[in-house]
Amino acid sequence: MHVAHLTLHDFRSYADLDVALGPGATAFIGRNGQGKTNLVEAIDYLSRLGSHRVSSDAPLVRAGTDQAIVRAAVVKDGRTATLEVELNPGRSNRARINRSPLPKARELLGIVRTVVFSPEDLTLVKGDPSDRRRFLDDLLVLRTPRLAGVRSDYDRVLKQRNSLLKTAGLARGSARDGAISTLGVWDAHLARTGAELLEARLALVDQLRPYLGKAYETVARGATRDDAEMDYVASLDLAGATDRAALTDRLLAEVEARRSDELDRGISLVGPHRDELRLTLGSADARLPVRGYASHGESWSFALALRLASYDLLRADGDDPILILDDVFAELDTERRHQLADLVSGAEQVLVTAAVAADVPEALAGVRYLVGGGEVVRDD
Ligand SMILES: Nc1ncnc2c1ncn2[C@@H]1O[C@H](COP(=O)(O)OP(=O)(O)OP(=O)(O)O)[C@@H](O)[C@H]1O
Repeated sequence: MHVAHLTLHDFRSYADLDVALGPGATAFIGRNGQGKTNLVEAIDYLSRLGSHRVSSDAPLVRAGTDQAIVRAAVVKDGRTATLEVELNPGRSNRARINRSPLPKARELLGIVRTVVFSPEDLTLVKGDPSDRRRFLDDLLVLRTPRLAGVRSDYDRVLKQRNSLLKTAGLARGSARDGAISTLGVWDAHLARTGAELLEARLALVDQLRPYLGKAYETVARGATRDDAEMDYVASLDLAGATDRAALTDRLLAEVEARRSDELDRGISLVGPHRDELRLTLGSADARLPVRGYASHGESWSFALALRLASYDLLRADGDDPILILDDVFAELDTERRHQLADLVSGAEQVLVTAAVAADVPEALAGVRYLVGGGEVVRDD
């Protein structure tokens, strides 16, 4: 798949922008703060209806305006569709395909698939467990857009349940009994939506694992494919359960077992919101967590390997995702720059941003645009 044309209106620093793009490699070159990332962020937005840099839409709308528009002509299997999303912070976003409005913007998910490599990726390995959970869930939604609904249902249930736990924990007598009996309904919702998310995450980690080993071997000097490992560590003993029905039962049983703890603390202690994707490095007899132990270079290699593994998995699904390499080459030494460039140069579309042209490896020297002063000009 590739984006053939991108139009922005009041998105980030761009009042109006029109850029023609093509398959192969395209590099956006410009000094810091000129709007290179803003441009690729807009394409990524079409893929996930979110940004890899911020968690809300407000910063994506040009300061002083209240609506942004991202429109792209997307070519997939030789057919072109025009996708458009209208960002309305504080109100519902709207989406259109070939000018026809979609009932919900969320229905746009899954059409454009991107994999973004960026300096922020270091948080995948060094950040909190929530960063790794988000990594898994974003990939899940790219592959199975329906799971966006499951994830937001789960978040909603969690919020309601937490507020009920707080109320029940503070109440006494019949008020407490009443709150606890209502809790039963939310336990069931939590177990049902939680199990669906958990089932999908467990399957994803199993599918991703072989790609991770291979990717780490490629990006880390002297590594073998057994060095990098990932394991899903649930907040409860799953007792070998992997399917939804068994996971629902496990979640319900654990929620009951921890009832008094939850009431004391006023929060939900069991469920996929407490799980961790454990990343480790080393040989079978000496395995260490990446977080807190790995060197800077190893951490970077691991983060790159996670992205490459996602790319390979999406590719194995049968559709070549758009690759976005945002400011990553400046972080890598020459050998790894070339390695990464060689690995991705066969992708249908690779979009690269860099402050200086010399940072872009030869293998990705395709079309070049200069970004500066609010303009994006082709450099022929
Ligand atoms: N909502 C917004 N409204 C107006 N300007 C914005 C908005 N969001 C970001 N900007 C501006 O966009 C610029 C940042 O652009 P961007 O992040 O694309 O830079 P870049 O070219 O990728 O730079 P670097 O090489 O440093 O990563 C900043 O000058 C910032 O002030």
